Amino acid sequence: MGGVSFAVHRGSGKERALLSLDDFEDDEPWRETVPFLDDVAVDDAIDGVRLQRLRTYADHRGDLTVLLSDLRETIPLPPHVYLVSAAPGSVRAWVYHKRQSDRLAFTNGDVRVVLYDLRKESPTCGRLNVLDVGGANKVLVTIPPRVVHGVQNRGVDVATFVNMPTKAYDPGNPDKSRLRRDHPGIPYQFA
Ligand SMILES: Cc1cn([C@H]2C[C@H](O)[C@@H](COP(=O)(O)OP(=O)(O)O[C@H]3O[C@@H](C)C(=O)[C@@H](O)[C@H]3O)O2)c(=O)[nH]c1=O
Repeated sequence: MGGVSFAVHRGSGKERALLSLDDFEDDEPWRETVPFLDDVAVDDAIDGVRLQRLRTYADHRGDLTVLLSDLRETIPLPPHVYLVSAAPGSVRAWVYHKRQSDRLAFTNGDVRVVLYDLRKESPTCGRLNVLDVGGANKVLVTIPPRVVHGVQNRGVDVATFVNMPTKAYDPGNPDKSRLRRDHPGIPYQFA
Protein backbone atom coordinates (compact mmCIF):
# COMPACT_ATOMS: atom_id res chain seq x y z
CA MET A 1 0.00 0.00 0.00
CA GLY A 2 1.53 3.38 -0.96
CA GLY A 3 3.00 5.26 2.00
CA VAL A 4 1.24 8.41 3.08
CA SER A 5 3.60 11.27 3.87
CA PHE A 6 2.85 13.67 6.69
CA ALA A 7 4.56 16.98 7.25
CA VAL A 8 6.44 16.57 10.51
CA HIS A 9 7.58 19.62 12.44
CA ARG A 10 10.24 18.56 14.90
CA GLY A 11 10.01 21.61 17.14
CA SER A 12 12.75 22.91 19.34
CA GLY A 13 13.53 23.50 23.01
CA LYS A 14 13.34 27.27 22.42
CA GLU A 15 9.75 27.01 21.08
CA ARG A 16 8.71 24.81 24.03
CA ALA A 17 10.08 27.44 26.41
CA LEU A 18 7.70 30.01 24.88
CA LEU A 19 4.50 28.03 25.53
CA SER A 20 3.14 25.41 27.91
CA LEU A 21 -0.19 23.60 28.32
CA ASP A 22 -0.88 25.82 31.30
CA ASP A 23 -1.21 28.76 28.91
CA PHE A 24 -4.48 27.28 27.59
CA GLU A 25 -7.83 28.31 29.10
CA ASP A 26 -10.37 25.66 30.11
CA ASP A 27 -13.88 25.87 28.68
CA GLU A 28 -16.44 26.95 31.27
CA PRO A 29 -19.49 24.67 31.86
CA TRP A 30 -22.19 26.13 29.63
CA ARG A 31 -25.39 24.22 30.36
CA GLU A 32 -26.73 22.64 33.52
CA THR A 33 -28.67 20.08 31.42
CA VAL A 34 -27.51 17.86 28.58
CA PRO A 35 -29.45 19.34 25.63
CA PHE A 36 -29.04 16.54 23.10
CA LEU A 37 -30.47 13.12 22.25
CA ASP A 38 -33.94 13.87 23.66
CA ASP A 39 -36.39 11.10 22.85
CA VAL A 40 -38.84 11.80 20.05
CA ALA A 41 -42.29 10.24 20.45
CA VAL A 42 -43.36 8.17 17.43
CA ASP A 43 -47.04 7.28 17.20
CA ASP A 44 -47.47 3.50 17.04
CA ALA A 45 -43.72 2.89 17.12
CA ILE A 46 -42.60 -0.69 16.65
CA ASP A 47 -41.60 -2.21 20.00
CA GLY A 48 -37.96 -1.42 20.75
CA VAL A 49 -37.51 1.19 18.00
CA ARG A 50 -36.26 4.49 19.39
CA LEU A 51 -35.87 7.95 17.91
CA GLN A 52 -33.70 10.60 19.52
CA ARG A 53 -33.32 14.21 18.46
CA LEU A 54 -29.83 15.14 17.25
CA ARG A 55 -28.86 18.66 18.26
CA THR A 56 -26.66 20.74 15.98
CA TYR A 57 -24.53 23.61 17.27
CA ALA A 58 -23.77 26.12 14.52
CA ASP A 59 -21.39 29.02 14.49
CA HIS A 60 -19.40 31.03 11.94
CA ARG A 61 -17.02 28.10 11.41
CA GLY A 62 -19.76 25.55 10.56
CA ASP A 63 -21.59 23.20 12.90
CA LEU A 64 -21.29 20.22 15.21
CA THR A 65 -23.90 17.50 15.79
CA VAL A 66 -23.73 15.02 18.66
CA LEU A 67 -24.55 11.54 17.28
CA LEU A 68 -24.22 9.32 20.34
CA SER A 69 -23.27 9.82 23.97
CA ASP A 70 -23.35 7.94 27.25
CA LEU A 71 -23.30 11.18 29.22
CA ARG A 72 -27.03 11.00 29.87
CA GLU A 73 -27.61 7.26 30.10
CA THR A 74 -25.52 4.10 30.00
CA ILE A 75 -25.55 2.75 26.45
CA PRO A 76 -23.70 -0.04 24.64
CA LEU A 77 -20.70 1.87 23.29
CA PRO A 78 -20.20 1.30 19.56
CA PRO A 79 -17.52 -1.27 18.72
CA HIS A 80 -17.89 -0.34 15.07
CA VAL A 81 -18.88 2.87 13.29
CA TYR A 82 -19.27 3.49 9.59
CA LEU A 83 -20.47 6.08 7.13
CA VAL A 84 -22.90 5.23 4.33
CA SER A 85 -23.29 7.46 1.26
CA ALA A 86 -26.62 6.87 -0.42
CA ALA A 87 -26.94 7.91 -4.07
CA PRO A 88 -30.07 9.90 -4.99
CA GLY A 89 -33.02 7.53 -5.30
CA SER A 90 -31.05 4.54 -3.99
CA VAL A 91 -32.75 1.95 -1.79
CA ARG A 92 -31.13 -0.36 0.75
CA ALA A 93 -33.86 -2.89 1.56
CA TRP A 94 -34.94 -5.23 2.99
CA VAL A 95 -32.56 -6.25 5.75
CA TYR A 96 -32.49 -7.31 9.37
CA HIS A 97 -29.79 -8.31 11.82
CA LYS A 98 -30.10 -11.32 14.12
CA ARG A 99 -27.75 -10.09 16.83
CA GLN A 100 -27.01 -6.37 16.51
CA SER A 101 -29.05 -3.22 16.91
CA ASP A 102 -28.43 -0.60 14.26
CA ARG A 103 -28.10 2.99 15.46
CA LEU A 104 -28.47 5.12 12.35
CA ALA A 105 -27.72 8.83 12.63
CA PHE A 106 -29.36 10.97 9.94
CA THR A 107 -28.26 14.58 9.66
CA ASN A 108 -28.67 15.47 6.00
CA GLY A 109 -30.64 14.84 2.86
CA ASP A 110 -34.21 13.60 2.48
CA VAL A 111 -34.18 10.01 3.65
CA ARG A 112 -37.03 7.58 4.31
CA VAL A 113 -36.54 4.79 6.83
CA VAL A 114 -39.14 2.04 6.69
CA LEU A 115 -39.38 -0.48 9.52
CA TYR A 116 -41.48 -3.63 9.60
CA ASP A 117 -41.99 -5.94 12.56
CA LEU A 118 -42.06 -9.64 11.65
CA ARG A 119 -41.09 -10.86 15.13
CA LYS A 120 -43.86 -13.30 16.01
CA GLU A 121 -43.36 -12.72 19.74
CA SER A 122 -43.52 -8.92 19.41
CA PRO A 123 -46.57 -6.97 20.65
CA THR A 124 -46.25 -4.93 17.44
CA CYS A 125 -45.83 -7.86 15.05
CA GLY A 126 -47.16 -6.82 11.64
CA ARG A 127 -46.68 -3.10 12.29
CA LEU A 128 -44.99 -0.80 9.75
CA ASN A 129 -43.27 2.50 10.59
CA VAL A 130 -42.34 5.03 7.91
CA LEU A 131 -39.93 7.73 9.13
CA ASP A 132 -38.82 10.70 7.03
CA VAL A 133 -35.49 11.91 8.39
CA GLY A 134 -32.39 13.85 7.39
CA GLY A 135 -31.55 17.55 7.20
CA ALA A 136 -35.02 18.67 8.23
CA ASN A 137 -35.37 16.00 10.93
CA LYS A 138 -32.02 15.09 12.43
CA VAL A 139 -32.45 11.93 14.43
CA LEU A 140 -30.74 8.83 15.72
CA VAL A 141 -32.86 5.77 14.90
CA THR A 142 -32.23 2.68 17.01
CA ILE A 143 -33.44 -0.49 15.29
CA PRO A 144 -33.43 -3.59 17.52
CA PRO A 145 -32.38 -7.01 16.24
CA ARG A 146 -34.81 -8.76 13.85
CA VAL A 147 -36.72 -5.62 12.94
CA VAL A 148 -36.81 -5.47 9.15
CA HIS A 149 -35.69 -2.17 7.71
CA GLY A 150 -35.02 -0.31 4.51
CA VAL A 151 -33.55 3.09 3.77
CA GLN A 152 -34.19 5.22 0.69
CA ASN A 153 -32.56 8.46 -0.34
CA ARG A 154 -35.56 10.42 -1.70
CA GLY A 155 -33.51 13.50 -2.43
CA VAL A 156 -31.66 14.66 -5.54
CA ASP A 157 -28.27 14.80 -3.82
CA VAL A 158 -26.14 12.18 -2.15
CA ALA A 159 -27.25 11.65 1.46
CA THR A 160 -24.89 10.28 4.09
CA PHE A 161 -25.71 8.58 7.35
CA VAL A 162 -23.66 7.00 10.10
CA ASN A 163 -24.29 3.58 11.59
CA MET A 164 -23.01 2.83 15.10
CA PRO A 165 -24.18 -0.77 15.57
CA THR A 166 -23.93 -2.54 18.90
CA LYS A 167 -21.70 -5.24 17.41
CA ALA A 168 -18.73 -5.09 15.07
CA TYR A 169 -19.22 -6.26 11.51
CA ASP A 170 -17.62 -9.67 11.00
CA PRO A 171 -17.05 -10.40 7.30
CA GLY A 172 -16.54 -14.04 8.27
CA ASN A 173 -20.01 -14.15 9.81
CA PRO A 174 -21.95 -11.11 8.59
CA ASP A 175 -25.04 -10.47 10.66
CA LYS A 176 -27.21 -9.51 7.73
CA SER A 177 -30.35 -11.18 6.39
CA ARG A 178 -31.81 -9.79 3.18
CA LEU A 179 -35.02 -9.97 1.18
CA ARG A 180 -35.61 -8.47 -2.23
CA ARG A 181 -36.88 -4.88 -1.98
CA ASP A 182 -40.13 -5.47 -3.89
CA HIS A 183 -41.27 -8.55 -1.96
CA PRO A 184 -45.09 -8.49 -1.83
CA GLY A 185 -45.08 -9.82 1.74
CA ILE A 186 -44.06 -6.42 3.09
CA PRO A 187 -46.84 -3.79 3.00
CA TYR A 188 -44.58 -1.08 1.59
CA GLN A 189 -43.15 -0.61 -1.88
CA PHE A 190 -40.32 1.84 -2.45
CA ALA A 191 -41.15 4.19 -5.32
C1 LIG B 1 -21.79 -3.17 7.27
C2 LIG B 1 -20.44 -3.32 6.62
C3 LIG B 1 -20.32 -3.65 5.30
N1 LIG B 1 -19.08 -3.75 4.75
C4 LIG B 1 -18.96 -4.05 3.32
C5 LIG B 1 -19.75 -5.25 2.86
C6 LIG B 1 -20.20 -4.88 1.48
O1 LIG B 1 -19.18 -5.19 0.55
C7 LIG B 1 -20.32 -3.36 1.51
C8 LIG B 1 -21.75 -2.90 1.68
O2 LIG B 1 -22.22 -3.59 2.82
P1 LIG B 1 -23.77 -3.85 2.94
O3 LIG B 1 -24.29 -4.28 1.60
O4 LIG B 1 -24.02 -4.71 4.11
O5 LIG B 1 -24.29 -2.41 3.31
P2 LIG B 1 -25.75 -1.94 3.05
O6 LIG B 1 -26.61 -2.98 2.43
O7 LIG B 1 -25.58 -0.64 2.35
O8 LIG B 1 -26.34 -1.79 4.51
C9 LIG B 1 -26.32 -0.54 5.11
O9 LIG B 1 -27.61 -0.05 4.89
C10 LIG B 1 -28.45 0.10 6.03
C11 LIG B 1 -29.87 0.06 5.55
C12 LIG B 1 -28.24 -0.92 7.07
O10 LIG B 1 -29.17 -1.50 7.60
C13 LIG B 1 -26.88 -1.23 7.48
O11 LIG B 1 -26.80 -2.66 7.68
C14 LIG B 1 -25.81 -0.80 6.49
O12 LIG B 1 -24.84 -1.83 6.41
O13 LIG B 1 -19.55 -2.93 2.65
C15 LIG B 1 -17.93 -3.56 5.48
O14 LIG B 1 -16.81 -3.68 4.96
N2 LIG B 1 -18.03 -3.25 6.79
C16 LIG B 1 -19.23 -3.11 7.38
O15 LIG B 1 -19.28 -2.80 8.59
